[in-house]
Amino acid sequence: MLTAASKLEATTANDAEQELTDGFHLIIDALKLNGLNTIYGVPGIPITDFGRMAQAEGIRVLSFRHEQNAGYAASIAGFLTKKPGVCLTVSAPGFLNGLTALAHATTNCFPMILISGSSEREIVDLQQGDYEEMDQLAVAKPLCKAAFRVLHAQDIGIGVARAIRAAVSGRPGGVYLDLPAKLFGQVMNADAGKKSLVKVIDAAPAQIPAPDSVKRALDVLKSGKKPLIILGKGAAYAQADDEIRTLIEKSGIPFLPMSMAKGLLPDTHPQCAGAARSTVLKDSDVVMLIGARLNWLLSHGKGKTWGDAPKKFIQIDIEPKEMDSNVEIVAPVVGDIGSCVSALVQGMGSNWQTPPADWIKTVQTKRDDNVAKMAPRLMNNNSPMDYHGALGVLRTIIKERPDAILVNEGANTLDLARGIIDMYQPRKRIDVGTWGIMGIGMGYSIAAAIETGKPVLAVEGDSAFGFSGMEVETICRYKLPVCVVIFNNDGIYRGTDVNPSGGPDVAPTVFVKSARYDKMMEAFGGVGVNATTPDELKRAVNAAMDSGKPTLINAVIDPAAGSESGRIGNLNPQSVLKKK
Ligand SMILES: CC(C)(COP(=O)(O)OP(=O)(O)OC[C@H]1O[C@@H](n2cnc3c(N)ncnc32)[C@H](O)[C@@H]1OP(=O)(O)O)[C@@H](O)C(=O)NCCC(=O)NCCSC=O
Repeated sequence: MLTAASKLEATTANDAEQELTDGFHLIIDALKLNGLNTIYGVPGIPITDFGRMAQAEGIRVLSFRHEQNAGYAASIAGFLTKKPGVCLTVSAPGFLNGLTALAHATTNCFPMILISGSSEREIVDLQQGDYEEMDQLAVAKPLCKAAFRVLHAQDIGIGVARAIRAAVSGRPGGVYLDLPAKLFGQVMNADAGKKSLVKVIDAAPAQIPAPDSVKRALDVLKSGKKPLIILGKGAAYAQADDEIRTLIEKSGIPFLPMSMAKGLLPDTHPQCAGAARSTVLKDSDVVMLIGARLNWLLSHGKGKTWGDAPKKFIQIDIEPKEMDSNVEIVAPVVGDIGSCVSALVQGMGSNWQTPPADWIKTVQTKRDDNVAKMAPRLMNNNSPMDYHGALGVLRTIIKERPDAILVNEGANTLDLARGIIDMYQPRKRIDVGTWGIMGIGMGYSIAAAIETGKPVLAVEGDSAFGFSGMEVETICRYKLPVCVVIFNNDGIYRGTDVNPSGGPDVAPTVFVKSARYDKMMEAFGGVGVNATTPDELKRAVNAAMDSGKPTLINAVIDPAAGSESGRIGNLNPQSVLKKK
């Protein structure tokens, strides 16, 4: 009979004979096997060692100062690459910090996987007060596209595969992967471990549209006397740039790019109707949406913005449930955008009739008028600067460096930069997206630099920057070619509001006067510049883009410049105050 001691010896001798692996390495191997070679995260219990081991095994592990920024980085990495961006966080509070970004990824249809360490199931389920105890899977579920928990090392391969497929197939989105602390240390035979890994084949299969739906769409498009094509960020995500360009040019139809679709075709393209937005929305009779949703950004497809003339909508989307979400879609085309657009181009044949000349003329005239009206305002050299003077400079810089990535957030800084700065290449403008979220700035900048290797220009309102400002240390630590320009007008919307009560506190929209954000960058070894005129701004941005050194430019904007973010209508509380 074996004693307990001899049993242990036998086990140990047996283990010594076979090669072992553990949860840590199986997760790393599963990610690498599927080409996920970058992790954005914040170290801590229980994932610190995992981060170290992942780095040792050749994964690029980028540590942030706050999980939300790491999450935004992962989300935009997903948008830029069509592979899930991976964010790694600790349990409960770290997980919750990352969750905003996961929900943001889901809302914006970006593929992302949030991997969080979690505490022991047995203790969590009995609510016995474990370290950072939380039922994270339950919390994540309503905020993402799919959520999985892996309890056993032999299931890691399947767990990671399911997460990848869920993130990128169909309409992409955020996926939560819960990894309890105990899993990391689970040991298993290395051979069996290797065999348990799954390389995901064809993670986002093409979804070919039904031929009938393509024909129906073309018939409706043909019937339009004033047709319009709207490109959304889904079209940019699809990386079907050549097909989309062919469709637009062959059709001769004016196109309106939504914010992150700018540059799919250059904003200076003769068919671009970006500068005639109101006219084309109001007066068009047939509208084809490509990877764009009829949400608040398009006034839900109805009301004053869309005028009185009856409209017919054609919609191309990978998600069938998107159809008729706000108004009737007379020609739904369901499939992936690349396949749908190719099918449409094919169906157009060789003798497609371009739209009536008077419609083209109307759009062009409105566009040229708006551009001409704007032009002189962009040339001023005022000090302190106004938005137009400062943005005029940045517009020229992007024209000269069209492959730079533009990150943009703020209120006025966002609304005005979107219109003023023309984009020339696809996926070069990344911004606040569907939620109009503030705080994406530094996370997006870091991921854009890492994923594309291109220089990044982040144009930030002073308020928006505050949400992720500490990440300038991350930018310096990794020596990233990021130039941050802060439009500093001392407050939210502007810096001149007063406390209506006469009390000692400043108004809720007002920040410290004449703050020097540039000093923050200097604190970490980057370049800081205080720019008070458009000429100074131009010199500083060009120097940053030439050198590739982390740079922060405090662009001093007149505190009285800027207006309430009227573009989001009655959501603005001050407009209510004024009405009283
Ligand atoms: C809902 C919107 C898509 C629509 O805004 P609009 O003001 O209706 O349209 P915009 O495209 O911004 O264009 C405004 C006007 O400028 C014109 N326009 C556009 N581009 C140009 C250029 N290059 N030159 C001249 N004029 C231009 C355009 O035709 C419109 O004029 P007309 O055609 O003459 O009308 C946008 O506001 C948006 O994306 N908002 C999101 C804001 C957000 O997320 N905020 C975060 C919250 S801020 C935190 O507080």
